[in-house]
Amino acid sequence: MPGGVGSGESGGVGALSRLAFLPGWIVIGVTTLVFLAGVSVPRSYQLVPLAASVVLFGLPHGAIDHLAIPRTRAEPVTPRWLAAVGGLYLVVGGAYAVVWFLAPAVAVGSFILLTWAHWGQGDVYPLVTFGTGHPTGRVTRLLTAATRGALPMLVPLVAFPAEYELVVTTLVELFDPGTAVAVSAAFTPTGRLAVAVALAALVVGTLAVGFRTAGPAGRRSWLLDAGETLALVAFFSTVPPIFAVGLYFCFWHSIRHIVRLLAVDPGAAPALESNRYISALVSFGRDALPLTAASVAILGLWYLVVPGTVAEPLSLVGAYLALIAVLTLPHVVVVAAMDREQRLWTADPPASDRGG
Ligand SMILES: CC1=C(/C=C/C(C)=C/C=C/C(C)=C/C=O)C(C)(C)CCC1
Ligand SMILES: [Fe+2]
Repeated sequence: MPGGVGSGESGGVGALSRLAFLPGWIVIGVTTLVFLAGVSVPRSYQLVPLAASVVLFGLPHGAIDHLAIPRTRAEPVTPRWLAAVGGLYLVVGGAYAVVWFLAPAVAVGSFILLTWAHWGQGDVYPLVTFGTGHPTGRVTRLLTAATRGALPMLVPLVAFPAEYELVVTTLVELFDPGTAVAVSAAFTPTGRLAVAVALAALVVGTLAVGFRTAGPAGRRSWLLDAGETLALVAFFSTVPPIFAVGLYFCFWHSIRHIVRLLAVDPGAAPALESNRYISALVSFGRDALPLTAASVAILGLWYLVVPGTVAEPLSLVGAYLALIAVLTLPHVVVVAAMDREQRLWTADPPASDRGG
């Protein structure tokens, strides 16, 4: 079962786990503490992680989608695969790009839902495979995905409504200049309270179901999930959202996905097994370079066609986010295919692969 969930890359699992988890834990932990200590960062600096994501893990994490499925299936990367993934991006991404121009409010709303689904989806495989097997079972995994994706998309709405609304209106106005964007009920105190209560219920419900399915033998791995969940709640409640989402995108979501692919990369996996992290990352960088460069070229064209004025830092980053949205829809299809191939939603890892 090449690359199956919990297929257990023997000695490499420790290196994979370290690389998948440690950067995110450190960045999220340190930043939370710094903001808890009362530090404030001007908005232009808060935009830096999102801007850096053009080259730092963020955009590149999707730039290896053309290799992802064949590698996961332990097949050679053929021109047919390249054409299939290229066609997918063209058709699905192209259709979503049209939505941005025709119905920006719908595009922005669906972007938030898409990110919720994708960032949630993206957290389950690393937890199961680079963690210690938890969450087990389809229902717990689906709940975990729903919770993990909800944290970056909903906690900021409750904690920083003005910043959240600013980003949402900036995105809509970039594609619908001159129209005053209607303020959504979600930003009112009642709306936020409703979101907070629903989110708290989802978090507590997911952790409770996880605790039950983990059983006494799975307590430690449940603790990993619970600890990460609470750390992310703390992070998104204390760190201003533009900054928090940018850091999360680069150092949490993207790194976990990159490590998932390194594990099935015939060039990088042996390097990781002998703890040669730099060599594995260089291998990723080489693979991601051509399509990252192509995406940067597309970003240049995108800036020319976005109807609104793209001038100051927030609108520059906003227009980039809209392109990210367009690229994310086909990317989700690729990751869903990987999930299917690695039987994430249908099978539990064999007990022997669950580690501690
Ligand atoms: C910046 C920002 C937002 C949205 C960010 C989104 C939706 C990012 C999506 C990135 C993706 C999909 C990356 C690919 O994996 C919010 C939460 C609206 C408000 C606060 C600041
Ligand atoms: Fe992703």
